[in-house]
Amino acid sequence: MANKGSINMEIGNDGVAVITMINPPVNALTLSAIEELKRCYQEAIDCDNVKAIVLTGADGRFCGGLDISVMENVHKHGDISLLPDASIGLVVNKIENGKKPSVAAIQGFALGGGLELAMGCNARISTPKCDLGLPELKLGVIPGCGGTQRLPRLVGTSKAVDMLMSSKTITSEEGKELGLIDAIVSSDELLTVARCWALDIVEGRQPNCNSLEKTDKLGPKDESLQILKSARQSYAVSRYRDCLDVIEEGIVAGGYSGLLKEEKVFKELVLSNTAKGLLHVFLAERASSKVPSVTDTGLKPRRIEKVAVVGGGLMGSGIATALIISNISVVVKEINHEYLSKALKSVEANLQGFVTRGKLNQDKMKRTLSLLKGTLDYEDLKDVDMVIEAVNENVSLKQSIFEDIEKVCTSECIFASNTSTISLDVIGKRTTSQDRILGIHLFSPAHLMPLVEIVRTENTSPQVIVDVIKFTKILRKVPIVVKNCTGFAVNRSFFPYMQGPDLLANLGVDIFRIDRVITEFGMRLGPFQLQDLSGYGIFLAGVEEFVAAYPDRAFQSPLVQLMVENGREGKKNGKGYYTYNKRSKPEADHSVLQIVEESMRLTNIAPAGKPISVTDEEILEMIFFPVVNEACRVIEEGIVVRASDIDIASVHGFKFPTETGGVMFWADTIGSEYIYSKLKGWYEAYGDFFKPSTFLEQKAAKGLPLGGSC
Ligand SMILES: C[C@H](O)CC(=O)SCCNC(=O)CCNC(=O)[C@H](O)C(C)(C)COP(=O)(O)OP(=O)(O)OC[C@H]1O[C@@H](n2cnc3c(N)ncnc32)[C@H](O)[C@@H]1OP(=O)(O)O
Repeated sequence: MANKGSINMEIGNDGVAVITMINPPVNALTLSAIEELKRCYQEAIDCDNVKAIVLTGADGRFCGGLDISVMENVHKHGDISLLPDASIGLVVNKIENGKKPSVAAIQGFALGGGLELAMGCNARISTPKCDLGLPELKLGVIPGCGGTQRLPRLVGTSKAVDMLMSSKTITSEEGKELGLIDAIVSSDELLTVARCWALDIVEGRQPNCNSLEKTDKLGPKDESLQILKSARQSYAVSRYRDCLDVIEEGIVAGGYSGLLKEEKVFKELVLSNTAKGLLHVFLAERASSKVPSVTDTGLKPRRIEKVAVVGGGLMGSGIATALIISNISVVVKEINHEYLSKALKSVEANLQGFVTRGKLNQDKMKRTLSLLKGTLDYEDLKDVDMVIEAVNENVSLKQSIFEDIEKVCTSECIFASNTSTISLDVIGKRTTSQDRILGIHLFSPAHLMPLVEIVRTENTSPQVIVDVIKFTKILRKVPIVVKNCTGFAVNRSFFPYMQGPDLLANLGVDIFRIDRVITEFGMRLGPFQLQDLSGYGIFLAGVEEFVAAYPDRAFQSPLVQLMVENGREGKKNGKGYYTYNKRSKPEADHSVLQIVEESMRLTNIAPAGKPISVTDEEILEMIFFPVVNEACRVIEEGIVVRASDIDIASVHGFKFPTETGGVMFWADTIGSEYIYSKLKGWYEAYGDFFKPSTFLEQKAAKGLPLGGSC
């Protein structure tokens, strides 16, 4: 056995060289691994004893693609020469045209560059249920090792476009049907079958297929071009269109020409701000479940298999749905038959929604629903591993629920509250189980929104935090671990987003222009349309709560109250800042401007009573810099573990555009000094709402970033 660092090569007596990628946990391709692969291939090609090659990965995984740190390094130095020459140098010159047949032996997953290596081989043998895909667009780039050319030639243009545009994986079983995988065998047989297959290619018993030269799956050129044309109509974002152009180049001018164009576009995209932002989000999502002195202490997560949800309203039924869909048994506790039946029906309706969207079939829905039970009796909670309380924000109600569950549940049971506002210490005050109490703050609709704030108190034990982090992963959600404070990390950081637009409206900035600027930036809805949709009651309750907690920087606007007094309730009654009609899109209702003017008269903050003059860029800054400012306070107070947790919070909790990398990463692309100087100016002109935080001031004084990197 020749040890090549992260690559091993073993030449067997049968004349097959088995080359193994070894780089735990996902066998990612570092620069040195790519160089070693080239060297091993060359050695195998030059060695007379070697007739064929098998390429595989260690520890039950094939390869997770190019090592992310390679792209990070390119971003750091702004230098694309730091990218490897893998597409032509490795896949074409060594694997595909190396004169000795190669067979990929795939286990676990083959993703991105990993699948691209496999597609360069002459055949692919896989174990069952492997994940295969090219998720590069999700990282802001296109495949850079021939994926745009070989995938259409192996599975057909239509399926390849679907896989590339969605970044979704397929299983090896689907791959076998499509022609991407040649055979599926058990993991015990994998290497034996792959070796035999490679020798069969040498002996002419299996075809020596070069995927770049294949044309049968592409079909007639016109059909392929038509598929690309229709796809272009669905994808406005430039990197998706670039990817389609690269596929087209291969169809029109041949696979090799496509490879050259792919390499050029890949290199351009790697350096784009979008790739930087999306890569940051990928890393921040993984960093957020690492909590110093908690997850690094060797504690093993305990399994949470059965959960009670107390309160089956909108949140409770959403939470119950999220749990059963992840195979966790749930018992929903309600106070009477009517509420209980409503709760169970609501879970069923949520599941039906998955069926309608093609994400679940009727059969699986039935099996999923069998994990759900309802009860009116606390006794039925006695064997659960965790209770999630999801009742109204009523302190004494929550306290008495915690008292009741402590009486029936085991001494190991975790007690969680879904509160978004009330201190966990207050909720658990009447129990003696402080170390088992924490917040699990999901966002509505809980079965769809990916973010979970895990709220720890001074007393929550590290074991319980480790258990719940693992639990959120089983739910396929992204956790951030936060400390107690009004609004926690997400709602607190975005509290200024509720207020800033109202403040601007009171300074005379057109509300529809504000909505346009914000949606053009990439938020799904403008702040005024968001108020209409979420309901003025929720908006006013939120403002009241934050004004009470952070009075020094709250801006009190009468605008929403005036809307209510004028008979407007937003989408609820079809009349808000916009008018809502079932058959058409919401339309700006300019008659609302009289109400805005009334609000302006009452607040009287516009200089000389005249609307201020601002550019679109200033509108964006006046709305989001206060968000950055509040997030700085959240970081300074240690509410989050690291600044990049705010990025995750902003992207998944508030739908801040993912391509920006999240609000702090975005802020660092602008610079702390600039943000500080703008806020200071507005603070002097318009008051405390804009007052720069100490954290921001100190970072700006030293010219330091606000810490959006992981
Ligand atoms: C030239 C090419 O076309 C360009 C490319 O190949 S770009 C890369 C394309 N590949 C990808 O996008 C795959 C990204 N990875 C994944 O989707 C998932 O990590 C996975 C499905 C491989 C494994 O998922 P899962 O088991 O849930 O583990 P997950 O927590 O995500 O990752 C485990 C660890 O591997 C790391 N990792 C995953 N993919 C990696 C990669 N491509 N490079 C480096 N590290 C990677 C993660 O950062 C994480 O590190 P940590 O333990 O320090 O937090």
